[in-house]
Formats: sequence, C-alpha cells, structure tokens
Amino acid sequence: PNSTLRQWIAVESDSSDVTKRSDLHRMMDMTAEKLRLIGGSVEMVDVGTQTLPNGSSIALPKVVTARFGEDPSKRTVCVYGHVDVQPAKKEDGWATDPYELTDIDGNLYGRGASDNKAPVLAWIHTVEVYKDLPVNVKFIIEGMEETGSNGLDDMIVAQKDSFFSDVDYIIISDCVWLSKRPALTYGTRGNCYFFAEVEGPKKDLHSGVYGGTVMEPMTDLIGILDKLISPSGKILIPGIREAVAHLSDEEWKMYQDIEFDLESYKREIGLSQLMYSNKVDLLAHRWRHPTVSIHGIEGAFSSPGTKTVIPAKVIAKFSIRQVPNMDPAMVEKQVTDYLHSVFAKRKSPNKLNVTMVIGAKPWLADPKHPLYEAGKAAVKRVFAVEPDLIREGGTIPIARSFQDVTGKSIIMLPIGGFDDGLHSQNEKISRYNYMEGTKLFIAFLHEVSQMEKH
Ligand SMILES: C[C@H](N)C(=O)N[C@@H](Cc1c[nH]cn1)C(=O)O
Repeated sequence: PNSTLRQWIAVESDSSDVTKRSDLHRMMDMTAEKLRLIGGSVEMVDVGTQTLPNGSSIALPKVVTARFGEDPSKRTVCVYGHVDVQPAKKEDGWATDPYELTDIDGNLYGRGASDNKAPVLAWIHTVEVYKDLPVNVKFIIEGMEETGSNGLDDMIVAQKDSFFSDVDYIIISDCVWLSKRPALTYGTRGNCYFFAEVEGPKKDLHSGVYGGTVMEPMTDLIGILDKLISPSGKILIPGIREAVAHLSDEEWKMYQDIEFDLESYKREIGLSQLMYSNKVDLLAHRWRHPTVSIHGIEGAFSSPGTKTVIPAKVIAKFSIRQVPNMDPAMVEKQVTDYLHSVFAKRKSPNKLNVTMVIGAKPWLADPKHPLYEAGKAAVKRVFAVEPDLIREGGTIPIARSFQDVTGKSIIMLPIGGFDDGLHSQNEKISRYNYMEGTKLFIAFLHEVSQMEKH
C-alpha cells in the first residue's frame, strides 16, 4: 500500500501557493485515476475559478467524485477527504525531504502523510479489499481544504438532489486522536482568516537614513496585532468572547472523563508551561473556545542575516478559530471595526486594510447518534478498547455545509496519531495507524450495514 502513498506524497499539492497549481491539478488526476483503477464510476467536477488578491483568476482544482455500488437495498455512505497540503520546505527544519515518503522506525514521514493523503488512501484500500461491499460507497475528494474549500460549497448546493440524494451518512477522516487511544470526533472549530495590510512610503527605506522621521508600517502593524489577544489568552476584540456557547455540566463531565495527561502533552510539544493547568480547561480551550493565532507577515525581512530596511508595505496573516455560536460574518465586522479603531488611535498617516479571506464555520454533531454507536463498535472490534469521544481544534471548512445543505448526519472517524505533526515539520503517520486505521474503516462499513435506517 505504500507505493501509491509514495507517489502521492511526491506531489507538492500545496493549495495555498498558486505557483504549485499544476501540481495540484495533477494530484486530482492521480486521485481520479486511482479510484477508476479499482472500479469506481468517477467524475471530475469543474468548480470554477479562484480570484487572486491582484484581481486575476486561476482555475480551481476539480473535485473528484466516485461511486462504488448502487444497490438500493444497501445504505450509502459518502467519504469526504482532501489531497491538497500545507506548505513545506526542507529548510523549515524537516529531517527528511517533505516530498519523499521516508519510512523510519515504523513511521511514514512526508507532507500530507496524515493530513490527509494516507487516510484518503486507507478509505480507497477499504473499498478495494471488500469483494462485496456491505454498503454503497461514494467519495468526494477535493484539493482546496487547506485554504477554505473554495468552490466546494457551491458544488454541494448544486448536487444536493443528485449526488447526495441517496447518501445516508457522511464520513470524514481528516483529524487525529487525542492520545494513543482511538477516538471518534463530534465537533470542529471554524476559522476566520484575516490579512491586515499596512502601507506607508512608496518603497522600502534605509532605516538609518529615514528611521526616526517616518511612522513605520511594521511598527503600526505590530502595535495593532498586540491588541488582538492578551498574554494570558484573553481575546481583546469586543463581542467575540460573549458569543461563545456556555460549557454545560454534561460537557464538563465528558471532558473530565477523558484520559489526557498534561505532562505528556507538554513533552510532545516541547513546552514547560501551558496556558491552563487543569485538563478540563485545557481541552475546552483546545476544542470549544475561540483563539487568535498570528501566522506570519508578508513583506517583512525574514531571511538569515541582517538587512537594515523599513519595509514599505507589510501584510499580517492571522486567524481566529471560532466556535458555536460565533458567526464568520459577525467576526469579520468585529475584527475589522476593532482594528481600525485601534489603528486610528495611533494617528498614523499609513493606510490599514483588513480583509477576511476564509470564513469557515464550526461544526458540532450529536455524539449520541447511532452512527457513533457504529463507530464505537468498529473501534472495539479492531482495537479492543472504547474510543474517546472528542472534538477537534482544527477546522474542516466543509463539514458544516455538508450538515446544513444536505441535512445528512456526519461522523468524523480519525486514524491519525496525536503526534503526527500536522502542518508542522516532520509530519508522519505511523504504519500501525495506517494499517489498523484501514481495518477500522473496513469494520465501520460492516457496522453501518447493520444499522437501522435513520
Ligand atoms: C483539521 C484539518 N486536518 C485541517 O488541518 N484543516 C485546516 C483547514 C483550514 C482552516 N483555515 C485554513 N485552513 C486547519 O484547521 O487549519
């Protein structure tokens, strides 16, 4: 099974870098080809174009759909996944080439190994090994998940009464376990991703010649970024914290019952102190409270060495993970108004422009739904343990649209390990998780076939 994964990892299908768009198109072709090879009825759906910040447009990667089986007496599940990846360069600190699958001590390293190429392949292998599928299986595989699933919302709306009409349940395996214990996931945070641009002089300036005479765009930018969140994690944007759904006693109890060791969590990420020192607070702030993260500054000097320049234009990239009952449109207004008011106090002649480029909603399911009973039974069959019922701090932008538009129930069935390093250096999936995860999917399809119709 590793040879296809090796070929897939070798494709730099980075959806955030438009210069890699031909690789992404190739990745979608390879996905379609693989599904065809194992007997699927495959389509590549054109979802239009993407408008770039400079106003030009480029083709979005096609969405791959596939169908295996059309037996009306069987249930139909739809597996969603993605084959685009986050950026990665060897110089970021990878021990191996991120685009060459490398097998070390039972771990398969490579960008996209866990997020989400191996889980997608595990589903494909699941369909491949069944001689007679116990349920009909559909696939919907996209190439823009990492940048907000551009084009997919419209496609779902358009295909609600066609592709989705006979689908009973949607399955997503694009997340990871919380610990070494297998897990079922019933919630994800959403994400509002912002660009804040501060523009000043018409070109970069020598900091010795001009420093002290001009108000610097970078100083303005750092000044306003510092007003987004306090050092203790309190979001300072008015209205954000007020919208957050209250933590119920039942939820508190669920978190309390989860086995989760803060010391190993610290060890895993290499920190001696966390924002919260008790389990419930920590899990709640990972899963069901919003947070602000600052990702980078375009236009800033970031190479090794020294450069004494005042950058003329800098663009900060930050995002707010959001939760029920926050709303992206509201967050966009709250953040934009707030940053402009903070900026105004600086009395700077520079120009601030704030734009929200991704507005993905959070998703929450009922973990008491029978689909989760099927998931528990499958986990017990393969791993001989009860799974943790968890939420995911990350975002699967399309999850909420699947729920709202199609009205179908969704389960997230992760197979990635807690330490897979998604979006980070040395991303991997273990052979154990990949192989046992495939068995889990095989068992899960059997359990779904035994479910009463809901
Ligand atoms: C959970 C999933 N594997 C993932 O990592 N998704 C991305 C999607 C995203 C959100 N904003 C931009 N991309 C994530 O949570 O960062």
